[in-house]
Formats: sequence, C-alpha cells, structure tokens
Amino acid sequence: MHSDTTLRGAIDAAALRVARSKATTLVEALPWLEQFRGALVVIKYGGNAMTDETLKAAFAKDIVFLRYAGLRPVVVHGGGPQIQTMLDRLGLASEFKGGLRVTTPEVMDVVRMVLTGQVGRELVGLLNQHGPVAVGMSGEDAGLFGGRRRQLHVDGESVDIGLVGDVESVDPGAVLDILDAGRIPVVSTIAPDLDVDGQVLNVNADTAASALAVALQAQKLVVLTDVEGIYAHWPDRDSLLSHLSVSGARDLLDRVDTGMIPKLEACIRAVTKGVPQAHVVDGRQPHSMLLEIFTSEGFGTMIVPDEPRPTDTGGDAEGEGSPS
Ligand SMILES: Nc1ncnc2c1ncn2[C@@H]1O[C@H](COP(=O)(O)OP(=O)(O)O)[C@@H](O)[C@H]1O
Ligand SMILES: CC(=O)N[C@@H](CCC(=O)OP(=O)(O)O)C(=O)O
Repeated sequence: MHSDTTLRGAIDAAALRVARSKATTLVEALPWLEQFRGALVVIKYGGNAMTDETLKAAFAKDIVFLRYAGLRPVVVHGGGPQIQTMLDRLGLASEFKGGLRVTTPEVMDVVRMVLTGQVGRELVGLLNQHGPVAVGMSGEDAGLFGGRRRQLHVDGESVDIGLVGDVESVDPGAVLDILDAGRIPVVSTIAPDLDVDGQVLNVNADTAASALAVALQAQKLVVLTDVEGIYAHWPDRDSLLSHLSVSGARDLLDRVDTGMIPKLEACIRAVTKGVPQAHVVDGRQPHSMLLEIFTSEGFGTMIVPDEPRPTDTGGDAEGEGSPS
C-alpha cells in the first residue's frame, strides 16, 4: 500500500486527473447500482449486432460486469445472419414474410443447429472467458418454452410461414435455477410444438425474449440491434425516438418494416404485461448496454407504459404479470 505522498510522487498531474475522472465515472454509477441491485434484466442480443469479434467480446464483458455489479442478466440471442450464412452454404433458399423467416423442415434443422449449436455455444464461450459463469440452454430444455405455429395475416390474407412459432407457455424454472446459482443463462429460441410431439418451431428471438421477460417479471427488456434505436420515419436519421409510449409504439407498427416489426411487437408485449420498460439499443456501439443501464441519459429508444388517464382507477394491472 502506497502512502498518499509516494502515490502523488509517482504519478504526474495529468495521470491524476485521469484517475479522478475514472473515480467520478464509477461514483456516478452508484445510484444506478443501488437501483438495479439484484434486478433481473433480459437482454436480447441480435445476430446483426454480433458480426464483429471486438463487439462480441465487449458484449461479453458488459454482461459479466452486470453480473458482478449485482444484477441478474439473462441473455436471449438471435442469429438471423448466421442462419442465413449456413443456409447459403448448404444451398437452401429461405425468405422473410412480416419480418419472420419462412421455415421449411429443412430450414428448421439448420436454424436449430446454428442457434443452439453454434451461436449459443460461441456466446457461452466468450462469457466464460471471464470465469465459469455462463450456462447455455435452448427453449427445448426443461420445458422452458412451449410453442404454437404462428398464423400470419398480410392484407387480410392468411400466409403460410411454415414452422414458425409463437411462445405459448414459459416455464422459467431452469432459468431461475441458473440465476440462483449465480450464473448467467444464455437462451436460444427454439420451442417444442405443443400440438405436434417431437416437432420444434423457429421462434423469432425478439418474440422469445419478450415472453421470457414477462414470465420472469424482469425489470427491463433490452434489445440490442444494428441501428441506433427506433426511428419515427425510417430511414430519416433525424427522427430517432428516445421515448415511446405503448400507444405510440402501436401507432408506429404500420410504419416499420423488416426486423423492426417483431422487435416493436416484443417491446409492446413486454411492457403491457408488466415489464416496466423495454429498450431498443445500438449493439454496434461498444458498451451501449452499460451506458443504457448506468447513465441518466440512457441510450437508444425506451418504451414505457402509457401514462394512466385521469379516469383510470389504477386497478387494471391485475393479472398482467402472468406468463403468456
Ligand atoms: N422505424 C425503424 N427504426 C429503426 N430500424 C428500422 C425501422 N424500420 C425498419 N428498421 C430496420 O430494422 C433493422 C433491425 O432489425 P434486424 O436487422 O432484424 O436486427 P436484429 O438482427 O438485431 O434482430 C434495422 O437495421 C433497420 O433496417
Ligand atoms: C421466425 C424467425 O424469423 N426466426 C429467426 C430466429 C433468429 C433471430 O430471431 O435472429 P435475429 O435476432 O438475429 O434476427 C430466424 O430464423 O432468423
């Protein structure tokens, strides 16, 4: 241990300023550390935000940081681009409708192999470079998810999108066991079909993250993606929204396309079912998640419940927190 005098003698004034600024940054995080101590946060890590090795390593550091800071992070990962790369390698075609991949039985095999066997494994490996903290699991494990085939309607017409599922039931027991053991669950989003024994369904990762956040009654759902947040008039870069109410988000659904549709739907669903806030954050910015959680400015777009109207009695939240 150095005395104050030796320390000051050893470092010059500039280095001292840097050290003080680091201490200030740490202390500024204190109110947020207090607020979120023990908080369960579901983080959806999108495939488009995980294409760069440095970013993936930064993401792993952030998640482990949250864990050591006393939060309880649960990671739900996507992997759309990684699935696409494998489908291309195998010469299998697939298309998207309403932001969802039309999933034939052959495509389903690839989705399951890539999400659970490749993307999930890689994330677990990156997290475990910081200690034996991460445990990977699929929605098939310990009855985590039960799915039903999604009926898609476009312009009033029913469209067949194959083995695409919606999460109908969540048994979060295994996730809670992993959290209680002080570890970090890393979930890939395959769901057994509740109607057909032995069949599995491809669940969009935003949809699955939202269902899990609701079942766990998470304090936050954070969706990391490849864009700064939600734009009111995409692609007008001046229209980035920092806050959005659920009604505003519903109004916007008609004006977003591609991958933002399931994201917005997922945030709306989470917030209307008892998760206090959902965030869409730029996963291409290193440590964006830490900035979102530990600064007052936040980062990206925050979706919150509508303000109660003066006539509301306040009793209408009953039962909203129940798993879907
Ligand atoms: N209103 C909008 N605001 C932001 N992004 C939008 C909007 N409408 C469509 N998008 C598109 O949604 C994309 C994010 O979805 P996606 O590529 O599926 O991400 P991920 O792989 O993270 O799930 C953005 O890159 C953008 O092209
Ligand atoms: C039904 C459906 O579209 N499933 C997605 C599952 C992966 C995913 O959601 O990945 P991102 O989060 O990276 O988009 C797919 O097959 O691409």
